[in-house]
Amino acid sequence: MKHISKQRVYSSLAKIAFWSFMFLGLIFIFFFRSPSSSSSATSDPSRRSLRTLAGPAWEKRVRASARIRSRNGISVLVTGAAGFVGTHVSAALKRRGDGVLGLDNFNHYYDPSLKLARQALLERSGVYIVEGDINDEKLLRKLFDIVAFTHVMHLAAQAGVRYAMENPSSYVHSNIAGLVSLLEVCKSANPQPAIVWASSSSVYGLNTKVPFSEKDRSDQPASLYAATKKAGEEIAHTYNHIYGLSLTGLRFFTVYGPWGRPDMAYFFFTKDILKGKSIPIFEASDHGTVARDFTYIDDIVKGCLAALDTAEKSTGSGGKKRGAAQLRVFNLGNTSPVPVSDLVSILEKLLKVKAKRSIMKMPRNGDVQFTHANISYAQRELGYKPTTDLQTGLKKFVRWYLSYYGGGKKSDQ
Ligand SMILES: O=C(O)[C@H]1O[C@H](OP(=O)(O)OP(=O)(O)OC[C@H]2O[C@@H](n3ccc(=O)[nH]c3=O)[C@H](O)[C@@H]2O)[C@H](O)[C@@H](O)[C@@H]1O
Repeated sequence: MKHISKQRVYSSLAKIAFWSFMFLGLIFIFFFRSPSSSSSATSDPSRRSLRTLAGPAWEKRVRASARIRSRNGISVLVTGAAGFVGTHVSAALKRRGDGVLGLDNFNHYYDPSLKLARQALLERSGVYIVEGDINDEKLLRKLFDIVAFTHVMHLAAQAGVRYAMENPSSYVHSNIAGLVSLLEVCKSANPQPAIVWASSSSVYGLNTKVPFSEKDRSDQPASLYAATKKAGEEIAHTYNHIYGLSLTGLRFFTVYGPWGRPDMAYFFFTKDILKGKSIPIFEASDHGTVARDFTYIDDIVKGCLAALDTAEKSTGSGGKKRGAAQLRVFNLGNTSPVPVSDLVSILEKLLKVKAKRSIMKMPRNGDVQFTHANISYAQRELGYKPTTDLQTGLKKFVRWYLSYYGGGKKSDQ
């Protein structure tokens, strides 16, 4: 009896051990084979690089896209080229005859079909976008091996102020780790490129003195997004100081326009007004106005190109610094803040639809009450002079929106 029950115990134990192994094995396979499990907004760089590092035909394509076609032209690696600002800047550079190669990870932070449509647009003008992540140093080094880029326009980032509470690690991944990875490759490139990159008006955080000047403090960010952009500015300082990289940060002020970002208020307000859905309009405590220095994309593009054209050469090579290099930070805003409720009134007129307004207290999730740029430094150094007011810019946006989505029907993502 005793013998039999012992045997039974052994066989049950063996069964339990067997099934535990099977179970653990399945978990192991699931985690190691599934694509990026950390977040939907980040992509797996190694997986993409294997697909893109594809031999002589691919290298030829990279070279052709980056080839300079005008006298005194520059060759630019544009990161985030399938993004809103990236697409416009890439197209503008290509139009003047500069060499442009795009890089984008096509993440799913917002509808990737819009990114694919922007990619198709660039493709038609001769700009190739490599699908890859800025954290993939191997891929970046390969691109620098193929092309001696004179400049990098670094626009790849995790954008959006409020999403940082939902997915904080995507901000660290793209805006901090990604920036460091890119600068590591730039620092050891020979020659080193000059780098112009997107910072943000959000670095002014809780400041109350307006308009915001580059000389003002920027050490009280209201969101993790703002904190990662501020960290980027400090990281830029370090790479400039140690390795002689020429670095220019551009603090963009709420950029809007055709081919814009669906996560931004002007964009989803348009979509929801057309659908008859109510739109949340934030107000500050004591019914205080919330306002933004909305800046039209064409003005931003001019600022970006001027920053590239005035960027001095980096002074190091192969990871060594030979002398002091340029380090700049500019506000690129419109200098005329508009209350969010006025933005809605303009949209109502352009769309010929009355909005269902739902006024609500600004949630404490990263927003600031107002932004307002002092642009005198950019005016002096870059000749930057915005010329598009919100009414004019939104008219162009709405025209694009209606033609792209066909009256809002296609926007059901
Ligand atoms: O200037 C910048 O640096 C930043 O501009 C925008 O951030 P934000 O100004 O917050 O742009 P939106 O999210 O489009 O919001 C615009 C305005 O609408 C308001 N809003 C937003 C959402 C909403 O549901 N209701 C509402 O009233 C916001 O408070 C804000 O005043 C971008 O999303 C950031 O990526 C960028 O870095």
